[in-house]
Amino acid sequence: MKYWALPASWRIEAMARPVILIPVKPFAQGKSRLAGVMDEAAREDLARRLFAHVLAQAKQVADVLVVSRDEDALAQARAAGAMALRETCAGHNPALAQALLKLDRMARAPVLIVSSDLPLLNAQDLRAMLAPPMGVSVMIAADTAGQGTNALYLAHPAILALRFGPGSRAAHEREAARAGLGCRVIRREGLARDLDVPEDLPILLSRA
Ligand SMILES: Nc1nc2c(ncn2[C@@H]2O[C@H](COP(=O)(O)OP(=O)(O)OP(=O)(O)O)[C@@H](O)[C@H]2O)c(=O)[nH]1
Ligand SMILES: O=C(O)[C@H](O)COP(=O)(O)O
Repeated sequence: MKYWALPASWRIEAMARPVILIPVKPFAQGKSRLAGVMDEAAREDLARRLFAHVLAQAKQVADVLVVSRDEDALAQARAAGAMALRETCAGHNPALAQALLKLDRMARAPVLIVSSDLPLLNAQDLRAMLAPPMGVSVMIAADTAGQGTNALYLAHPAILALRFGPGSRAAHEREAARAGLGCRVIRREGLARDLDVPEDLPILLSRA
C-alpha cells in the first residue's frame, strides 16, 4: 500500500520521530547514596558529567527532551541542541508525567526515557531500545539487579502509567500487562550499569 493511502492517523504516527526523554535531578541533590564516599562538590560534578555523557549519546540518535528543575541542566541541554522543559511538579515520576503530557500534545511519537546516570551507555544501546520487535509497545531496560528501570521505551507518550522507584522493573511490567500491551525486558550492559552506590564506582575506571 502506498504511504499516502494509509488512514491519516496512521500516517501521523508513521512520520512521528522518536524522542529521547532524560529526567535530571538537580545536580546538587543527585547521587545522594554516594555521600559516604564523595563530598557534595564531587557528587555534583559526577552528576553533571554523567548527564553530559548520556546527553551526548542521545543526541547522536534522536531528538532529545530534558526535564529538570535545575537551570544548569536545562542550559546544558539547550547548548547541546536538545529541548528543555522546566519541571513544575518536583519528583522523578511527576516530572516525567509532565514531559510525557507535553510530548503527547506535540506528536504521538515513540518516547525513550533514559536515566542520566549510565556511564557505559552508547548510541547502539539507544538504537536497540528504539527498535522494538513487532507487537511490542513497552520495553524495559533493567538495571544489573533486575529490580530497577534504567530506560523505558513507550510506543507513544500516554501508553503507560509510570512507576519509577523501588521495584520499578516489575511494576512497569505489571502496568503493561494490565493495559494489555506487548512488553519486553532488555538486558544490555550500557543500559544496566547505573551509578547509584559506592559499589558501582569501579565502573568509572573502565571508562577512564
Ligand atoms: N527531573 C527529575 N529527575 C529525577 C528526579 N529524581 C531522580 N531523577 C532522575 O531519575 C534518574 C534515576 O535517578 P536515581 O537513580 O534515583 O539517581 P539520583 O536521584 O541522582 O540518586 P540518589 O540521590 O542516590 O537517589 C536520573 O536520571 C535522575 O536524575 C527528580 O526529582 N526530577
Ligand atoms: O528504577 C528506577 O526507578 C530508577 O532507575 C531509579 O532506581 P534507582 O534508585 O535504583 O537507581
